[in-house]
Amino acid sequence: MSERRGFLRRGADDGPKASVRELLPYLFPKKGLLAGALVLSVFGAVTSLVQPLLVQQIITAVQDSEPLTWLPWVLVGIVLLDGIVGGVQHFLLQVLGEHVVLRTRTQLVGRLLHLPIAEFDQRRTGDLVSRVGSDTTLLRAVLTQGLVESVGGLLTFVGAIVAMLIIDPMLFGLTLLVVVVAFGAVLVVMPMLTRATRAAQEQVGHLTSALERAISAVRTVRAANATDREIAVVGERSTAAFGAGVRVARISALVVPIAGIAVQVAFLVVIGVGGLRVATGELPIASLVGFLMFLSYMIFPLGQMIGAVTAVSTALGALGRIQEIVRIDAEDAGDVVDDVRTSDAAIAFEGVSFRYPEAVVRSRAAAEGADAEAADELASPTVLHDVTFTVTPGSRTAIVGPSGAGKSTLFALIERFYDPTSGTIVVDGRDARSLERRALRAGIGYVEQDAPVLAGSVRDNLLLAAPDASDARLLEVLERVNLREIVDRSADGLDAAVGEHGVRLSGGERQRLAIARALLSAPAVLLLDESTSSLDGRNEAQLQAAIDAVAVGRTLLVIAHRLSTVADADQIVVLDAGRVVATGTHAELLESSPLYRELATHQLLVPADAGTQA
Ligand SMILES: Nc1ncnc2c1ncn2[C@@H]1O[C@H](COP(=O)(O)OP(=O)(O)OP(=O)(O)O)[C@@H](O)[C@H]1O
Repeated sequence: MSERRGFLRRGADDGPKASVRELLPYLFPKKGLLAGALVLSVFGAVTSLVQPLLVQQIITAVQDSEPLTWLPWVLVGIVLLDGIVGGVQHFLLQVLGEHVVLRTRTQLVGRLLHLPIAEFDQRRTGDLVSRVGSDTTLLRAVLTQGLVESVGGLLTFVGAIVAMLIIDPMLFGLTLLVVVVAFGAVLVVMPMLTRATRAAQEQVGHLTSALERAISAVRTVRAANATDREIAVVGERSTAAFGAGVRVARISALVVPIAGIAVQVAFLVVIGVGGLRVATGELPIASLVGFLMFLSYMIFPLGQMIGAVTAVSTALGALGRIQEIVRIDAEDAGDVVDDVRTSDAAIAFEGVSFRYPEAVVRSRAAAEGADAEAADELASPTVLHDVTFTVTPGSRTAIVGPSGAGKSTLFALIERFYDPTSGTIVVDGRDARSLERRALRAGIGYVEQDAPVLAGSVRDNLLLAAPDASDARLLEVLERVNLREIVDRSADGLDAAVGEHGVRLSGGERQRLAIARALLSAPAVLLLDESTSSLDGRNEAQLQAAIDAVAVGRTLLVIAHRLSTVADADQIVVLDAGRVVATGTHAELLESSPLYRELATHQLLVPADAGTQA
């Protein structure tokens, strides 16, 4: 928890950081593949180092007019073998890289979907998506861009150095000087690259968030004639991402000339000084050729190592963003403290007060434009005050109240998306906090007001809560909520697509499909957040029939917006500004509660004339 707060408090430049030690466990998902790639890398190093030795022998043999025999053929064979080994190694590394991405994505998604609901309240979907989609791919580059080759490369590097030292220590000393200066300069640039990459990935996150916002609300955006403005917003994010990408390019571009100049200078020095020594007879020509070959074998792995360091720096930026999510504690499973029924209530609120977690409120305020300091100062208001009511098993309870009264928050607490700040929620006679969250949720069906339908087919939506249900059972529940027509009207039947958030269905159909889903899992308690969208008479009757079907033999809690729902309720709880101000039946409350009377009149909970009479 403290770690998480640390992340939330970070300043603009103080982004999530990862260390190389944290990176290593991510790189070794398949030890066999890695070992294979390493062996091939070492093998490649040996075949490389043998080549200059053979060339030297061939030159010496030609100089001495000796027969070449099998030497050239061995050289050709080794060059071919080198190529084949390189190809296989490349393949293994690519596959290994894909494994790294797969495992990181699996781990990240596994944690992401288990995060406490409060975390989703304060994060942007697009940014989370980009961490899974884009940041993970940067880890792959560590393996595919040189790290493993560097191991064999190191061998070649050391072998080449030893050979060069033996051939001509003075020439080697000069070469080393050039290389050390260049490599040192590259190392200085690396931390800058890590920072720039992290900033670039954050910009990609902002871009994805902006795009996700525009796409998910495309109808509203289109209807408000705001398409061009949204394009401009996404365009701004794209430009920012471009700018951040260019900064990365600028820094990594420093590496290329430094390395390039170093190579050229090293070769020029060796050719110049070495040529002089050949001319004066101090160095045989075969040794100079051998030295030059070894120099290239020393420089090539150096390039690989610089590539590896660059890739690691880039990956550390991305890993910081991945770990920011992985380090957040997942929603705990909930402790099974006792299994003792303490009452007969199906659901009971006993003196429940609740404030949303402060960080959530702060980030909402920040998203709405308040500056960070002002947002910080905002204390989280108490949303529910000492709420007490009891729902007996098998009864129907309607919850009514003005907008913002805290009705949906009650449901969120029953589902344990959040826990009360004080007081107790009783589910099936037990303190909800003593129940395992999975078990608690298995006993409760929840039909949300908004987006109760997921993208996919009718079947996907129904199977969400009951994955083993047969087609016959699916059709039966659809029949019970009067939804057979949505499968009958499509040639795809149960596989008919419902569109993103169920856009191919009407508002009433969406709610009924969600009710059908709840019916399938046969929960003892059903929480139904009624759609506020006005329904025509036929749809209203169909929804009521669906609610009646679902109410049989179970406890029903409905956030009610309709006369039929409140009139049939055994109990109505009237909520105002987070407090229960009245409970009773429709008839009782029309008599006793002025707020209920007002709501009944304005929210069409009663026919207009009855409201006027009341
Ligand atoms: N995730 C959240 N984080 C912080 N505050 C929230 C969150 N959800 C709701 N609130 C606040 O809690 C209060 C009650 O909201 P809630 O959604 O429970 O009201 P409601 O009675 O269901 O309203 P409506 O009928 O308009 O849906 C509101 O002031 C709202 O701003």
